[in-house]
Amino acid sequence: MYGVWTVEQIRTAEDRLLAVTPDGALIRRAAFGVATHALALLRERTGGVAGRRVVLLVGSGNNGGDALWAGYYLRKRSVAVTALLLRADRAHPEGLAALRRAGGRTVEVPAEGADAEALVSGADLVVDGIVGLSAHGSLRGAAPALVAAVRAPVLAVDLPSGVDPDTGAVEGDAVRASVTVTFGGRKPVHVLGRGPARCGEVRLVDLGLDLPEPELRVLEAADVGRRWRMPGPDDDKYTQGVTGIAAGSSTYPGAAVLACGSAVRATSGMVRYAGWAADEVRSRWPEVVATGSVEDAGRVQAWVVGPGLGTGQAGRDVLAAVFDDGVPTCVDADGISLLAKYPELWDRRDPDAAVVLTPHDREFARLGEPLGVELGPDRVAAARALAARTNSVVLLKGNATVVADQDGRVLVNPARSSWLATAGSGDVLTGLVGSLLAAGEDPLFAAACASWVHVRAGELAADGAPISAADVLGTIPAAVREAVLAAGRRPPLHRPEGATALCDDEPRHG
Ligand SMILES: NC(=O)C1=CN([C@@H]2O[C@H](COP(=O)(O)OP(=O)(O)OC[C@H]3O[C@@H](n4cnc5c(N)ncnc54)[C@H](OP(=O)(O)O)[C@@H]3O)[C@@H](O)[C@H]2O)[C@@H](O)CC1
Ligand SMILES: [K+]
Repeated sequence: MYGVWTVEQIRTAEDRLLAVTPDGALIRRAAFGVATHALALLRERTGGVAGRRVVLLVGSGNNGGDALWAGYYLRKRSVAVTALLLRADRAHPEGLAALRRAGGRTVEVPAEGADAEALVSGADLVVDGIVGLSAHGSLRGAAPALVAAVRAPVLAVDLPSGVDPDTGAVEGDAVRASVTVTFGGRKPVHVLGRGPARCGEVRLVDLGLDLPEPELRVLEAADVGRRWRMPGPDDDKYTQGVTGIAAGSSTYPGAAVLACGSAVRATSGMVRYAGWAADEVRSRWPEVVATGSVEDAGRVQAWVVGPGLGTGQAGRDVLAAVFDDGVPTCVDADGISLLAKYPELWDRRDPDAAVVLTPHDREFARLGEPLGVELGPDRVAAARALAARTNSVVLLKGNATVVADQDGRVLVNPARSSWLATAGSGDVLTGLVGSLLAAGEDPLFAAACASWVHVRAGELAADGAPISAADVLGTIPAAVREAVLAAGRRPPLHRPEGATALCDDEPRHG
């Protein structure tokens, strides 16, 4: 798990450190980190460093200063460095002097007697020092044309210019980097919105900042693996948590089949289905105990309700019956629309039973509007507000999945690809959340671990080509195994002497 700090948190910590550090020491520490990563990239892409052409795009603040000082260190390694000064009148004076001293070339943009775009397109590596933490809005002036002329890999200093530092939003022209070198701690731009896609690989240079509790946290494989419920020698199919799925209809049986399938694949307990698609579920997943109604389903430790349910009276009655059961519940898709349409359903909820809501943007707006919660560019604030307002965990889907608890904790799962933007993908996610709730997981972590496995299973299934939601079901066990192994745990093999071994991924139902 790693932390993510807001720009304000980072600035406060930097200011405190600046006050007790010799003048210019911090910027040189940051720049030395940039130069180290630039040299590694050059070596990797061109096989060497001496004589390679690096172009620095230099803006008006300390971000440009970092780039200029990095140019100074690169000159020390005989790299041919040209700095394009986008605001020559405001370029960082000490950085500029250092680069010139070391034999670097500086060109004012618009360039006199030099074609700035040709310099950019002829570079082996471009360093983006246009703007950093003080950025607002997209690229301006000469910057968009220069960025469009880039043919080489880009190393972004702190963040790719044109991307909003606190939300990862991209509203116009912005840099697309291969590597982003950041300082002190990761910021929201590195994990939220379109940020991750623009940052490329994020590398952290330690500045020795004294940081407070992070605003956001990101789960990694080992965090998921440490928490994943694995059956012990005394477990049977009931003790591991029974997941109930109330989803699907005669019009949308597929939602039920997918949600059941993901619950079956995610845990080794038991899955019960209640609804109008019992025949379809039984024929695809014989291990699921399928009945026609929630009341007939038998005991479960958590419910999933909503996918493919419809938003009419019949769906309303299903959601009411689920809430009456008083167990942790994941409400998804039509379930969320039903809550928006029939707000009195909230009264049926047992306030002590956790609810996880998993909206996409339109469902969020539908549910949030009457509650006075708007979905603006700050998705973290929006998810937090809805979680607090509904006393629930909110998993807001998007480029980065934001999971907010009513107590203010937020976990983010940055998307690494868009393969999961496929029909039925949400039904798979909801089954995962349900199975983790049934296993007794803390609802915030149930939602976040489910999201991690969902994304990883999607990546494994896609392997560079389009996939269907059903394909993702197939790779859930591999994603779980990866997490469990990353945590240094071995899947259990409790068997008496001489008994036949189970495969690690063989279902343990029955
Ligand atoms: N603090 C520290 O200890 C350390 C800081 N470090 C480094 O400092 C960086 C922050 O530097 P910073 O605060 O000087 O501002 P920076 O981001 O360079 O912006 C400069 C000016 O650009 C302008 N501008 C705004 N939007 C724009 C846009 N879209 N396109 C073009 N221009 C735009 C805006 O001026 P305006 O146009 O509003 O007059 C703004 O004031 C940080 O990211 C890190 O790299 C490291 O060295 C470690 C130690
Ligand atoms: K930058």
